[in-house]
Amino acid sequence: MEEIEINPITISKPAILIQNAYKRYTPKNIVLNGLSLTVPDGSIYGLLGPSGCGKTTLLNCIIGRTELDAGNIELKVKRRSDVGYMPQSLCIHTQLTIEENFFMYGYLFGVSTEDIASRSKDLISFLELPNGNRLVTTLSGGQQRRVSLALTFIHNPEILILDEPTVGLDPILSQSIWERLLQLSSQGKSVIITTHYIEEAKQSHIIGVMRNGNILANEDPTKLMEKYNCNTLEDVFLLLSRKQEIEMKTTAEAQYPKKTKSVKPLFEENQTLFSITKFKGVTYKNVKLLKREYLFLILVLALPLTQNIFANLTLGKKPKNLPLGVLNEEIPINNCSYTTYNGCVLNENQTLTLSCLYLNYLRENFYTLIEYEDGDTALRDVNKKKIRGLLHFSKNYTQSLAERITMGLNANDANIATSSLDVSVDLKDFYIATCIKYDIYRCTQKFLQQIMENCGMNPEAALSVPLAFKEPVFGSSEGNFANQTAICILCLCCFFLPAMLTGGLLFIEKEEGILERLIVVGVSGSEILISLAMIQMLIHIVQTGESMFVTYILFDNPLKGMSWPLEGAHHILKAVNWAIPMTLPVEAAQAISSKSFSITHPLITTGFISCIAWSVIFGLIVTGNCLTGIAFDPL
Ligand SMILES: Nc1ncnc2c1ncn2[C@@H]1O[C@H](COP(=O)(O)OP(=O)(O)OP(=O)(O)O)[C@@H](O)[C@H]1O
Repeated sequence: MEEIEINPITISKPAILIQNAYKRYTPKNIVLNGLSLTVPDGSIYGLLGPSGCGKTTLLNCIIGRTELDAGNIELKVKRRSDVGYMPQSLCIHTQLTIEENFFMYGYLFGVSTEDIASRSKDLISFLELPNGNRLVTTLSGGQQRRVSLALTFIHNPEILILDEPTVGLDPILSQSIWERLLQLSSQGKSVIITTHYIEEAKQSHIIGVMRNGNILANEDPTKLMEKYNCNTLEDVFLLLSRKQEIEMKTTAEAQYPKKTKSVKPLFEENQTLFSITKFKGVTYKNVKLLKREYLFLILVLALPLTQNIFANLTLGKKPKNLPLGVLNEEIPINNCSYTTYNGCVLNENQTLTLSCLYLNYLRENFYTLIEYEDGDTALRDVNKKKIRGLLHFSKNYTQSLAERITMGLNANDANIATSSLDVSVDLKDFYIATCIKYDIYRCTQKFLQQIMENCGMNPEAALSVPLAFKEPVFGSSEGNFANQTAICILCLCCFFLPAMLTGGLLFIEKEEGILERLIVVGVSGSEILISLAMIQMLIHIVQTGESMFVTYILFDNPLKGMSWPLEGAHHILKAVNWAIPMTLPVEAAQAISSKSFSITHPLITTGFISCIAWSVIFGLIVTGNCLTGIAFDPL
């Protein structure tokens, strides 16, 4: 095995200096209790301690992932790119290949493509990793940890902070890692490493034994064994631990500083809002992930297409072929002749049957007419939803109606009763019932107008109420509900679909600790957000284009619309509806399309303001949620 020349430790300028560090998560859970340690430049500092004694917390404080409550941390470097950190948990993108992970972290630290490529080769061979094109998810647990370790080397940092890098590795590989660390320290790099394997820690220049929030000993391993007259480091560790328990007279709580303030190392990047280097690294990762998850991308792009097609095919369409029962005492409906109606019903020798004329109008409106011979059976069928309603013509319907028209205001009660068409509709299905009622009303109007016209009377007189609706101010009297809902569906697609991809990606990255590792290497919230927003914007343009194509070209919806009237909402909702994300933007979209209002109109301006405000609020909620609990510098 190659002999590594061990660097004599310089004591002038420490690589890491920690003084009087205090940290607790809860008043009782004191993790660091006045801890001080020094990692000399160009040395390996092995941090030993039982599980849960606070080693990870200490490392987290050194890299600024967690803050001290009191004390002082000084690093000899001022840039995050001079620090390499390997967290205890994996925190790497398992959906990227080994090389893609290297490139991503390399770019984050501003390493050139050529340097990343050559260092990747070296790291893959040194850490005995498989082909760089292998997806990390297909690697064994030990291989994945080695990839995580390799990421700390990719930018050739001055200080390495390694949290249990050799866990789960075979002894030969562990030894080669220690040799690499010794080699690096001989080149002037400094390392602080935690491990549970006490014997391997012997190779460190300095051993720090940590217990109960303090460093019990801080010395060269050989000297440490000599000092305490022990043959192994394990014995030293046990001895010191027992000793400390006896000496602990005062409780840690009583010693804890009364006044605390957040302390963390100062990096230059803490003051940078946006770095193009970091942005490049994050965007590289986002693009690679999106390409890898192409099925998800297809789904994201196909969703607005299918949603709009189905919405246009189903929503707001006028129901057709609704079954209506007919109880016609005047004539069996099968005997009705639907030939052109020419004669005047008021002529004495006419043979017209007005019920047939009326039913003809319903047939033209796509109703399926089912004949009944008794009302009870028909009403039972309405109850069973076999038919949607029942029309009842009396025996002398034609004659009674003719008399009623002739008598006008002098018509008597009996005549009014027999000339009226009795309609019973199932009102449970509100939309269908409304359609039926509307059609019956319109058919009655047309039917009466035709009767009057054929008898040489003014057809307008058929409108019983002296009321006339003129051409609408906006919109058309023939508009259908499908046209009106189209713009709502479009706005929904534009508003909520983008959140799926961005939110999904951020939450996955948070769950896997990747986001935290990114923040630790100095990536700011703004770089993460801007990169995601940029990719999202491209996808969003395609999604909106698809939605508009389906809405306005494929289904030829007029460029106008409205939504369900808010006037019908509950009074509490009515009071706050302006604050609901979709309300003002949809109102503005409708006003632009149907009334041609410009951006200067208050309705449009507020729509835009609401849209932007909600986008920012949603963005902050998602980002805040993802970054909660992660140390990061404010945007
Ligand atoms: N975010 C947190 N919130 C609350 N308590 C925490 C948090 N992180 C760690 N702790 C607690 O702080 C103590 C020290 O944990 P830490 O992970 O630093 O120990 P460790 O020495 O690294 O342990 P191990 O060797 O098992 O990794 C533990 O009691 C742990 O439960």
